[in-house]
Parts: sequence; C-alpha cells; structure tokens
Amino acid sequence: MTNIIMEVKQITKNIGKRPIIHESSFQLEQGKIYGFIGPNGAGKTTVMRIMTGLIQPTSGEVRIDSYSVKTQRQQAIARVGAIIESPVFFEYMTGRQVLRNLSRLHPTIKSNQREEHIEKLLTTVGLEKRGDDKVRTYSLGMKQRLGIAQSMLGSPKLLLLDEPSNGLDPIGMRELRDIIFKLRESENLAFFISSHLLDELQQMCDELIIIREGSIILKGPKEDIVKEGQRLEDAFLELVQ
Ligand SMILES: Nc1ncnc2c1ncn2[C@@H]1O[C@H](COP(=O)(O)OP(=O)(O)OP(=O)(O)O)[C@@H](O)[C@H]1O
Repeated sequence: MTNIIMEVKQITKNIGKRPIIHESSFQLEQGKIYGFIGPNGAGKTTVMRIMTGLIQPTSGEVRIDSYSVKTQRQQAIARVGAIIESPVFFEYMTGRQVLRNLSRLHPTIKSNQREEHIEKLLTTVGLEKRGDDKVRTYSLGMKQRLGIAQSMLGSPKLLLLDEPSNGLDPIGMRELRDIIFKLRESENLAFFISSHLLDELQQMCDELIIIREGSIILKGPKEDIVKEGQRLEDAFLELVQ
C-alpha cells in the first residue's frame, strides 16, 4: 500500500504570457511535515492554489490520494484541508457555531454525529473551554487554531497551511506547533507548510521543498539540506543568493 498522499506532476502555470511556475514535481507522504520555502514572489501561493484546485495548472496534474484534482475533483478535494489566506470568520458567531455551520457543507458528516465531531475538534485545537465564546473575543492564535479545526472538518489526510505562524507570539507559535505534532501523531496527517519564519519551520518540518523564481531548486529531508548545528536561514540564503 502506498503512503503517498499527494503527487504534483510536472505542473506549469502561465499567467497571461508570463510563466509563473516552471515544470515542477514532488510527492508528499502521509505523516510527514513539509516546509515549503522561497523568496517573496517565488510562486509558493500559486503552487498551493494549484494543489488545492483553486486554480488549474497550465499543464501537468495534481493527484490527491490517487484522485485527479481536475477530473475527480470531489474525491480529491475531500482529502485535503487548507488555510491559504488567514481564515476569515463571522466574528459575531461562537467558535462552535462557526464549525457547526461549516460542517453542513461536508456531506460525510452525519447529522447525528455532528456535535461529537465538533467537540472533538475543539478539544484537539485546545478551544473546548472557549467554544461558546464569540470569535471576536479570540486572540489571533485562537483564530488560527479555529482555522485548523475548520480545515479538519472533512477529516482530511493532508493540511496545507500558508504562513500559519504569521503574527503569532511565541506562545501562539508553540501552541500551533504542538497541535501540528499531535495531529501528525494521532491521525497520521501530512502537513505542507509555507512560511518565511525559518527558525520556526526548522523546528517543525521533516522535509523541505525550496522554490526560487517558479522552479523547485531543492527537495529532501531536512538533515540533507541543513547541516548539523546550522540554521535553516543560513542554508536557505546560501541556496537562493
Ligand atoms: N493573478 C496574478 N496575475 C499576475 N501575476 C500574478 C498573479 N498571481 C501571482 N502572480 C505573480 O506570480 C509570482 C508568484 O506569486 P506568488 O504569490 O505565488 O509568490 P509567493 O512565493 O507566494 O510570494 P510571497 O512570499 O510574497 O507570498 C509573482 O511574481 C506574482 O506577482
């Protein structure tokens, strides 16, 4: 049995006549945390939007759990959760109401299991005691964690997080990191995380994928890319400068 959860096969993306992503391929395995890094404008968000079917590649294809994002969209997308831009919520609702409303969009959640599912997710992200408070009273870290709970509603096998630590204080960052580790452990989830906060990413990820000017220039285990005792930031700067 394969443990490949996503295959990105020779994708390219042109916007107008301008090539934004040059032919790029990589695979993601279950239970691993991938750090996706590159300078501003390198194409990270574009690749993540292609991975989640928000936009189509000009050529190439993406498969999630063997389902094509293009031709088997429903099955493919059901297996991935994503926070591509900061999660936006109706602030006048409680965290629980937000999850309850969004859960109705997931046909796999049976109505008699909805409340139990939501309670479990609130507990997973450490919001079980604040679930009945309005979102407007939440800190940024709590909103980010509610975003993780939201992206977990459909019980995905892979979570894509775009800049999840942005704006978080050290406590918020640690809470987020602990949740990511916990979910990897309990659900064998894979994570694909884009971030400019390289010290933080270095602590979290197992593998790195580095993009520059629309091309993947390096991918592999963190230990192969960052020497022992070296900071990811220094390894990264050596590679892209
Ligand atoms: N809709 C669009 N129309 C025109 N150009 C675009 C569009 N979307 C992205 N681009 C261009 O594609 C390139 C890659 O952008 P993208 O947002 O994917 O980079 P990024 O690596 O996520 O950058 P950052 O780290 O700054 O968020 C940039 O040069 C950007 O200007």
